[in-house]
Amino acid sequence: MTAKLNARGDVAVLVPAAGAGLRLGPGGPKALRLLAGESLLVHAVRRVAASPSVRLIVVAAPAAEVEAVRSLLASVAPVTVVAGGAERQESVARALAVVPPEVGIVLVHDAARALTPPAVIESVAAAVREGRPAVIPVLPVVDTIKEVTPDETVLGTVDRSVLRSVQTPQGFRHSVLADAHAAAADPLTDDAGLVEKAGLPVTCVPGSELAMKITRPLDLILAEALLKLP
Ligand SMILES: Nc1ccn([C@@H]2O[C@H](COP(=O)(O)OP(=O)(O)OP(=O)(O)O)[C@@H](O)[C@H]2O)c(=O)n1
Ligand SMILES: C[C@](O)(CO)[C@H](O)COP(=O)(O)O
Repeated sequence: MTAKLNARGDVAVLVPAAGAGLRLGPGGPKALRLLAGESLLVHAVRRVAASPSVRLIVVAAPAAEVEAVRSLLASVAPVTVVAGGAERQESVARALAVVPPEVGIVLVHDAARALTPPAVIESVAAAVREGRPAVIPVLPVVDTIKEVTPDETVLGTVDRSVLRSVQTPQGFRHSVLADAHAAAADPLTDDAGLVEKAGLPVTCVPGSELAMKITRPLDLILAEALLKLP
């Protein structure tokens, strides 16, 4: 299968959306859960499609929901839908496999970060276009961070000034992401981690509080409130 191409843009965006959403609680696959009457996936894809750099979008859907997701997104944007895998990394790899080689920049963006503004997508893409092999949006860490033992005894306080909280979309030169996935041994929680293992530099750009990952029930309530912001 080859992904659908739009005339504009030079960026492919992969949207892993095949997770169960266990931390959100019962209610079906998280990407299909509703936020203000529309699924998280629709919110996410609409914002991706509004980004001028985007040429094609590939969604990795829960395997049992591929046709349903195609129908759901048909009126939102031209999207290619593939079946996701058991781990996020596998879902990303399956989506990456249908991106044509001539598309030079690939972004990986969680459906769960449904309210990410197009401006963040554009700034990540721009940094890759300027020559960075891998780019991630980040925020400073706001809590004091402790290192602990398995029995929850504190070993010490970590210097948070050198820590960053990492969001998506994460952007890559196509070949960098493809090589990193081809070399992947163990599943990691993000794609930049695979590039780090390959010894390539990963560059941080400012993220956005709107790009929060909807993970737990409170996050859905916060996201509903964020949607009402002027
Ligand atoms: N096998 C998987 C697991 C996750 N994801 C996607 O990766 C993104 C980030 O994952 P997370 O927020 O952790 O989602 P879930 O895995 O669904 O959450 P949980 O761990 O609570 O089950 C989500 O858009 C999710 O749908 C995926 O495509 N395939
Ligand atoms: C990719 C990610 O959203 C960056 O913060 C995050 O690593 C996904 O992790 P999860 O444990 O699968 O939610």
